[in-house]
Amino acid sequence: MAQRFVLKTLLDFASAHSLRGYPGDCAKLHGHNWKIEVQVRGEKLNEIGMVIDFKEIKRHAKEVIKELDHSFLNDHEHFQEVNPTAENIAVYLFDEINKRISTDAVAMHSITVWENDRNCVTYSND
Ligand SMILES: Nc1nc2c(c(=O)[nH]1)N=C([C@H](O)[C@H](O)COP(=O)(O)OP(=O)(O)OP(=O)(O)O)CN2
Ligand SMILES: [Zn+2]
Repeated sequence: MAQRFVLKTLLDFASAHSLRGYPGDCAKLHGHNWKIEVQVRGEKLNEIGMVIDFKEIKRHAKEVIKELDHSFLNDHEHFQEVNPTAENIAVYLFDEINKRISTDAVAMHSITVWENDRNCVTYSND
């Protein structure tokens, strides 16, 4: 059986959003301290025994997250049409980090977006 490694690193950012069409308070402007779990997979280890350096995963993820940090998500180009729900934020982060990180040896596995301590969504596209 082939080996498979799944690496996970945690990041966070703060931003505001309002959910278009939401039948309740979440349609109003409000903010979250989002917690993000980035999971990357690979099947081979490099010469020093890593799939990929956690620092490298973080570097790519931070590049994507810095555009969202301390912003109003509804103003972001991607969220003009797409509602900035936790689900859609997860898809956006997955795709953008995957563009930067994927190689023959490494690919995104999943993204988990925590809105608060109680609610999270995990996205993968297997
Ligand atoms: N499936 C989703 N459901 C909800 C989303 C979402 O992105 N995907 N988002 C929201 C709002 O953004 C809202 O901010 C949620 O926060 P909160 O009201 O604090 O949520 P809780 O359910 O934990 O709080 P209660 O006090 O239990 O209402 C809503 N839903
Ligand atoms: Zn919210």
